[in-house]
Amino acid sequence: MATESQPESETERETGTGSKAETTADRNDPIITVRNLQTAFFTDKEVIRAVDGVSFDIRPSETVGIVGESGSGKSVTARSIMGLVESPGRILDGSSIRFHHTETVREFARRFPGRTVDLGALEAEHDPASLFAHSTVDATPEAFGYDDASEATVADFVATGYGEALGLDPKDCVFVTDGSTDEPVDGFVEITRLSGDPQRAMRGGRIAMVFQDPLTSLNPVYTVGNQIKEALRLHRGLSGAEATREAISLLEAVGIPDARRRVAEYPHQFSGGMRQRAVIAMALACDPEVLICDEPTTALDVTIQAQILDLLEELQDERDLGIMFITHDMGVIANISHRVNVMYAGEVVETADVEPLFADPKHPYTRGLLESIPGQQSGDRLQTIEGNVPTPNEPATYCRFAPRCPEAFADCTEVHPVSLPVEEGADDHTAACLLYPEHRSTPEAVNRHADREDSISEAGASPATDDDTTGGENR
Ligand SMILES: Nc1ncnc2c1ncn2[C@@H]1O[C@H](COP(=O)(O)OP(=O)(O)OP(=O)(O)O)[C@@H](O)[C@H]1O
Ligand code: NI
Repeated sequence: MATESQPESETERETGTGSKAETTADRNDPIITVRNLQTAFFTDKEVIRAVDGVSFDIRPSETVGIVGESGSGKSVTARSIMGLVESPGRILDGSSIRFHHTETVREFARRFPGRTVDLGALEAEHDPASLFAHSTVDATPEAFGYDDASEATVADFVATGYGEALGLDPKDCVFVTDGSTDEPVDGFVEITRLSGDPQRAMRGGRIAMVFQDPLTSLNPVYTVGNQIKEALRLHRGLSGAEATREAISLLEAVGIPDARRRVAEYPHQFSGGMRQRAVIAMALACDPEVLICDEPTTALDVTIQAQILDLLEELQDERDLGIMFITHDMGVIANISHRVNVMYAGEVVETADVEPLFADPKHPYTRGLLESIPGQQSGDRLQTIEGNVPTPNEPATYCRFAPRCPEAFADCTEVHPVSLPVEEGADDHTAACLLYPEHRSTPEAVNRHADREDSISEAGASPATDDDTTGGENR
């Protein structure tokens, strides 16, 4: 889905090259595009497909909410973007997380030329549509989110680990520029393929993360100020009095009163809410483009929670931050998000802007989540969806929500629903449910899902290739 946001489309490439518009990136262009992300844990017992084919965008100044019950894959999605997936987990080939920040692409191309690929040169040499037939390529156009092979780009193959088909050493294909390193415009950094120095520069430097428990980010034996100064030294090269001044001004920016004194205090001298503010200050120390928040307010009481949400909004306005905000709380999602992805058992089952999602939720799972918000339902009793999120330990050949779904019918256990617009023209509102698109009769809709799913599963995501842990290693 969402092929319109592929930045290397013909038209954008044309406007990008040769024009000086290169640094004034359109506000509406995504800074991160996640495509067909698959992150699996290969345990002795089973393969857990914690994230199973997830696609979405994050734009500057936009907050993308990720909501779903416990175990739906929210945190693993965040960790995949941060490069924090640890063994026995790994991101599978065919996945792509692209970082489209022009300055970063330019800098990485300069610092790591051996791992930079010249997209312009490759495009002149290869016809992307024909690459699907290459023996080392285990993908279909549908797995890339396209209807037709002609929509694929050379960059898609490079980014998802099929660089060999283009005669590249697969390990080298990390940063893609569209011309000489002096003026990369439509390039990107492929986050799923980072390791070593460039990974460290990205993590905490360009993309920062705030966790639920501030104490996981704070070291008890150093003062809060020293920890912020360490981040300033690492990522911005500041030291001494200059770093101290900046640390104080960051503490002020996150609303910590008497920052001059508190900069010399230890984490245990801060309250829970103040600690989380300090962690946010630390995350901002490296001046990131994107902030990933994994339930940052869940452990805080409601008043403090509201203050932290306000703070995040304020910081976003000041800094054009792209924010990905994870929570299982629909009330928080309504409060903070511009766009929402609803996750269930490793998949995004519904995505929409926040207003249509709450005004007109389509997926039965989303409706269930909304009915479980206190004060949202007519009766006194709080509805919860009965049962638990299943562990996604086999490829989805059916709807994983069907066993708990009040609207399930026979086909739901036979056909795997793919994300489709909920109605004609509603490209911004999709659901992975056999009841949609709404304007079709149910049998017609079921057929559309089955057709799409057939062509996708011809691609590499079969159990045989996934179980082969020795092949397709990403790092
Ligand atoms: N290190 C790991 N090893 C094996 N399985 C894991 C690992 N980490 C996560 N998983 C599995 O991946 C799935 C998704 O987990 P994840 O932590 O992303 O859920 P979540 O949506 O963040 O839930 P919560 O709301 O509880 O934080 C779960 O089935 C979980 O058991
Ligand atoms: Ni989580």
